[in-house]
Amino acid sequence: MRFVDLTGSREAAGRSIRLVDMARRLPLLVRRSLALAWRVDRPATAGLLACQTVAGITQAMGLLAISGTLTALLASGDVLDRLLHAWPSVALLAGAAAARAVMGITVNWLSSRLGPLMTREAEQMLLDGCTAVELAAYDEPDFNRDREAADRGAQVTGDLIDEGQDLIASSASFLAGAVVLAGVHPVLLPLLVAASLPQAVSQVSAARVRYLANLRSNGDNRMLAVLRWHIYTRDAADQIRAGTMASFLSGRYRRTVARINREDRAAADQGARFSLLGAVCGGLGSAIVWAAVVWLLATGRISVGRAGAAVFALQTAGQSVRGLVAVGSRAVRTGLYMDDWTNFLERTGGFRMRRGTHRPGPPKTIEIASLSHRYAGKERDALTDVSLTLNRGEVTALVGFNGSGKSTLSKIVSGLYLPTRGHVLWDGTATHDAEPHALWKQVALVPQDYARWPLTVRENITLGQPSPRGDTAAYEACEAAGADEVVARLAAGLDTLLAREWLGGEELSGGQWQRVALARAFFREAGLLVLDEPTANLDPKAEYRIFQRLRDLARERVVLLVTHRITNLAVADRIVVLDEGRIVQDGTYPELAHRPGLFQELLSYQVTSETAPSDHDHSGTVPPPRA
Ligand SMILES: Nc1ncnc2c1ncn2[C@@H]1O[C@H](COP(=O)(O)OP(=O)(O)OP(=O)(O)O)[C@@H](O)[C@H]1O
Repeated sequence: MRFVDLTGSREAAGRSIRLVDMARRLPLLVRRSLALAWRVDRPATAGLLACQTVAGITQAMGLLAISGTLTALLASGDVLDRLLHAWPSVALLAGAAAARAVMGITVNWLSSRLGPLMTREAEQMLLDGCTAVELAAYDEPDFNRDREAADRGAQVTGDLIDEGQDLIASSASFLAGAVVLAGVHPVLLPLLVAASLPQAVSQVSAARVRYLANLRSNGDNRMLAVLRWHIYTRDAADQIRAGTMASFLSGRYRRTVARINREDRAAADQGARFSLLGAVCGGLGSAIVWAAVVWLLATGRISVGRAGAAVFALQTAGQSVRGLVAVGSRAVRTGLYMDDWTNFLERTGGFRMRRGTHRPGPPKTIEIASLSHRYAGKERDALTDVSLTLNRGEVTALVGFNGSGKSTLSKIVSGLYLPTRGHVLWDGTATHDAEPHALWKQVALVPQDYARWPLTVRENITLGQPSPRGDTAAYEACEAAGADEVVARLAAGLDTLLAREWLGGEELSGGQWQRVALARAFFREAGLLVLDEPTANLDPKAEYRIFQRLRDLARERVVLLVTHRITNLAVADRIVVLDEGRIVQDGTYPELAHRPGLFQELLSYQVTSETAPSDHDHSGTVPPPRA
């Protein structure tokens, strides 16, 4: 099992990294990192830029001062004269060195302040992007893969500020070296650049190989994250033990790690080969440059003093070219990760909720008109040509076998999914024309897998949206859901933290959690109440209490109940039977119970299982096989 990039578009982008791309992309990257830095901390960014400019200038001045000092000292004539000529340059050199040191410290301080802020901001933007997409996005493999890559992009965003600073510093010292070299003799600078080219190419190639290797391991890294989550969190800890799954899971983890290691090793080997080749060519290039200096000196084209300055400038410029290329290739690689992040933020546009502006109130009727729905990548419809009207004051129950489409229909009615065909009309307005958040204000949903938020009981009930009536409303909801008994037993009442992992946190039983989830729905002043298997974990007394309460709640609401328990259906005004995504029956309990069809079949299974004789009694009725 592996997650794969089906489109291969990022692989193609990675393969296209060349030296020219790097040169083209670097200014863009610096601009991009500065823009993000500006967004998170303007004074620090402005300070950083100012310091960097001053540092660049002082670096150039320092180099020029060294060149001046060497020229003066190595010139012919009286030693005292030479020293007198050299001292202004020495003073400039000392001043520039001091200024550079101060600037360097300031730049480090500001970058280390900005880097983490940028990473946090990038993460925040990613989170905001994720909450603004259609729920359907999560069914798209591309979306999930890109989100993962974007997360990595967000993590490295902060690195770009350091890399940007290194780039600016290397460029400044290269410029200073270039000015000195060009002053000594015009042939030296082009020679130096040509000699540095092989190393530049090899560094960029190595960076490309590393990025591609990482890209290929992207799916495996996702798998590791999923496995890690299951292995070390509490959720499945009991099942891992009881199911003796530990060695199976760690075996899978090990195999996945081995695949990543193979990719990494291959990339490291290939990168080393590139670097070796680059170093050999670079060494030859340097020998040619040094030979040129000797030749210029030997043929009297430059003086000893100028040759000394050239030696120093060559050292500096050579180092900065190598630095430029090294940090440049790192920045380009970081930039590619950042591209994943920006592309994802833009790509959420593909899934970003673009619905209407109508703000619905509590619905009187919800009409489902010729609705069909197919999940992304599926070959069959989950729902086909479903038409149904739900009314305020009525409890409508959806029943059917597993996979018949009940939960899908309840999510479409709640506006969580938009149907692929047909409409869901809330008092005449289609869900895709409604402002989604305004619509969801009118939805109270208890899904099959309700969230167990690691928050206080109060926050678990109010979902961070307290009522103007304060805790009274929360206590009323608890009473309606039977959660009052749960809260009464907790040491800190509504303030109790429902997360055992944290100090002072409490753990609830499955049924107690379900009561809290129900209280959550009852607390919400919403016009549509959707309950998907709401009492699966409840004891009979708690279940009875919920269904008693449901009738009162339904007076003011549209209620949609998904259940497998036929006994719960007594509360429903109307029962809709789904089979393989289609409505096959619709009516009241007595009507359906006396009509041959799927409902009778479901009823017979339930009645049989509820009245089934013990294992020792073989006279029991065997449920009728499904036609
Ligand atoms: N997010 C999804 N992506 C793809 N297919 C899905 C998704 N959710 C459900 N399905 C498919 O849609 C069909 C209907 O599923 P649904 O959950 O609506 O059934 P259900 O009647 O609620 O089942 P159950 O009684 O088991 O809860 C199933 O075939 C299921 O595999």
